[in-house]
Amino acid sequence: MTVLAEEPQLGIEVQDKKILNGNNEVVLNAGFVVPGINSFGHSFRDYDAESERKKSVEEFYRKNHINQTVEYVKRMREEYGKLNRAEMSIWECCELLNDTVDESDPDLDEPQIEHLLQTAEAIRKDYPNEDWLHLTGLIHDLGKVLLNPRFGELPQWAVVGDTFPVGCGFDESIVHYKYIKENPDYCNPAYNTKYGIYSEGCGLNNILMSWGHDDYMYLVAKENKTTLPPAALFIIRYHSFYPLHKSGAYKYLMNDEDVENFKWLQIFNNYDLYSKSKVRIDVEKVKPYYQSLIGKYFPAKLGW
Ligand SMILES: O[C@H]1[C@H](O)[C@@H](O)[C@H](O)[C@@H](O)[C@H]1O
Ligand SMILES: [Fe+2]
Ligand SMILES: [Fe+2]
Repeated sequence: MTVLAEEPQLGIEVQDKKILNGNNEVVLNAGFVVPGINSFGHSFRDYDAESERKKSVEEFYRKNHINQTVEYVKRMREEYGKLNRAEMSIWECCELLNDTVDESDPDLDEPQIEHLLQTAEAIRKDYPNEDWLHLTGLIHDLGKVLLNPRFGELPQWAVVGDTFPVGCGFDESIVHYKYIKENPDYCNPAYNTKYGIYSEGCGLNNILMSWGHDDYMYLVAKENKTTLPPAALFIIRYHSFYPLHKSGAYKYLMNDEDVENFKWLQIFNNYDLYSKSKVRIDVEKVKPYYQSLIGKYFPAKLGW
């Protein structure tokens, strides 16, 4: 039997309002049942579990951590912020991700379009009235299109995986932290103190994050003048920032607006992570609904 907690509530405490059902699974406020294991039989985000993906995921993070420097992030934001590589609709981009597989992910080896729909549909079930959140689920990983040959075929380490701030000290909660020590910024006194080039409460908007699909998709959505609410843009931009939303690191960089948006990010993350499974969604069946949301919140064609 599933026992539900009372009213869905927004707030940092949302994550804590969990309850066990008869199968010893965790049920979140909104009714979402958190599976105990991923489709490989391990707990989610277990980077040390012996599995076929363990070695390649670790190698992915080694490359990621060595290369994500302040200088690199500035260059990529500048270059990719031009959005002059393609003109296409949101749905066309979803289809481009059809055969993209994310090498950083220990929980999923399905094509990305499956993950987008699984996330969106799981949210839709529990938050039927928040259509903006459904669409956020659908588009949050579209930045992975950077892996596509049309976008210069960036290496996986420059596109996927968790993100973290650059320009200030690296937090030990970063996955495979040991490789961060090989990052040139690690020894740079301008960047390796608690605040580095930032200040307390300066707001995440003023922080440079390691470059990848989050920041890129944020730039795409913002520059193409989406009418999605600020919380949606915040989710897209920081959904891979696990050191913050899982470990509570770097909170001192947040301002009041970030704290508000963070509540939605925490809700979102449960669906992003725990909806990963082998259950396929019938794309053609749900397509008309998502097309209508895309039409509501985005122009027909976007610059990418
Ligand atoms: O491996 C995953 C994947 O790349 C996700 O898209 C990203 O958002 C996560 O943070 C990361 O750990
Ligand atoms: Fe992602
Ligand atoms: Fe995702």
